[in-house]
Amino acid sequence: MSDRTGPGFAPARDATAQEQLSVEQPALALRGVTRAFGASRAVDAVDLEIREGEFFTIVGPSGSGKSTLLRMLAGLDRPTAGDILLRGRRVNDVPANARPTAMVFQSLALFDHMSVGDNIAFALKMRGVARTERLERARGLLDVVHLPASYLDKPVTQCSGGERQRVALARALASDPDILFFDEPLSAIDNRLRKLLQVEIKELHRRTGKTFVYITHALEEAMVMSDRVALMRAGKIVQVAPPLEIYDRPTSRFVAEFMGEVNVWCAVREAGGVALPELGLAFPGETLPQAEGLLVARPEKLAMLGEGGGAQAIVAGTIVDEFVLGSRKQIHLRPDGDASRPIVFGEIPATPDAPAPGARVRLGLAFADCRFVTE
Ligand SMILES: Nc1ncnc2c1ncn2[C@@H]1O[C@H](COP(=O)(O)OP(=O)(O)OP(=O)(O)O)[C@@H](O)[C@H]1O
Repeated sequence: MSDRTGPGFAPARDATAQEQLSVEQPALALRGVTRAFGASRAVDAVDLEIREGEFFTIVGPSGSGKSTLLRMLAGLDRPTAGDILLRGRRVNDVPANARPTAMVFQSLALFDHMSVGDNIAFALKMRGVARTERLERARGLLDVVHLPASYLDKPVTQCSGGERQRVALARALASDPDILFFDEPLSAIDNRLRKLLQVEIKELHRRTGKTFVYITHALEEAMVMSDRVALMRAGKIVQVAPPLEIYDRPTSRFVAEFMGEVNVWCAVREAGGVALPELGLAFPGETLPQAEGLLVARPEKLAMLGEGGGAQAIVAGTIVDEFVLGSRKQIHLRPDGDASRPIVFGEIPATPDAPAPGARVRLGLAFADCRFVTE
């Protein structure tokens, strides 16, 4: 997208001002927010703070309550209990069109009988902005979302999927909202274009300094775009953290498994070490309070050991399967010994002479690269 900030945009706030704002007051705060449908709670007593200017993404399985939560944040639905505060002001009963926010929907919800320009300028028309000024703003926004100025009069029905996506984005930006909500905006778009639009949305976020709240099914999207990710399960938020932290330091098995492929082994933590009875392994030397739980380790943390190479714990076995992921491949290893031992996922370079199914390898693992969780 172009370098200029575009019409109607406040310039991006500098980091210090942004930090001060976020320390003083979150852009959005949820206090015990609940949305019940009959006896079931689609959103269940959620407490959450979204910082001013951050790119905040909500992920979770289908039916976990993401859309319901976003609809309440955007003023399209009301909580049945709890409060939503927008910069400290309670907005439970303030409708969407009276909030300084805008929403980009998965369906895009464009007006098919209108031109691109009229779609973009629609919110301005509703606010009584004169036609000449509206079209001027729309022209500037076309540039911001990388569409040619000649598209102003083009029927929106003649736009491709990606172009329609950009029109929807420009329309959301037209009223210069403080907060933009995105409800899976890229889910219907092919992979290559989706990647490009991800970059453009991220760039737009950086350039405008606005608060973006985004929901997606696509984990990769959450990982590359967000400042923080919240994971929802059955109406509750189970962890909120920056992308790498939620991936590397999950607080539960559910989070670990949702965020990517992972090994999960029963573990016993006691003074003197952590034992993995299923694998017949132990990490000696750790002196921690006793607990039974699980040890989780991402496949890429299990590295192949060369001849004579050592590690804190070693799993030796036979490769039973492989999945090439670019320059690396994930291998599934059947550990030696007891046949009931769980298959272990590791990762090795995908070179032509790399071990393939049937080969024997040794994978090394360090305790610091694992997470001990109790649920
Ligand atoms: N209007 C409604 N009436 C009754 N139940 C509803 C209503 N809207 C949502 N629900 C229920 O609330 C739960 C959460 O739905 P929601 O659409 O928020 O989930 P989601 O995480 O966005 O799912 P998806 O990823 O599939 O879009 C679901 O069990 C859903 O059936």
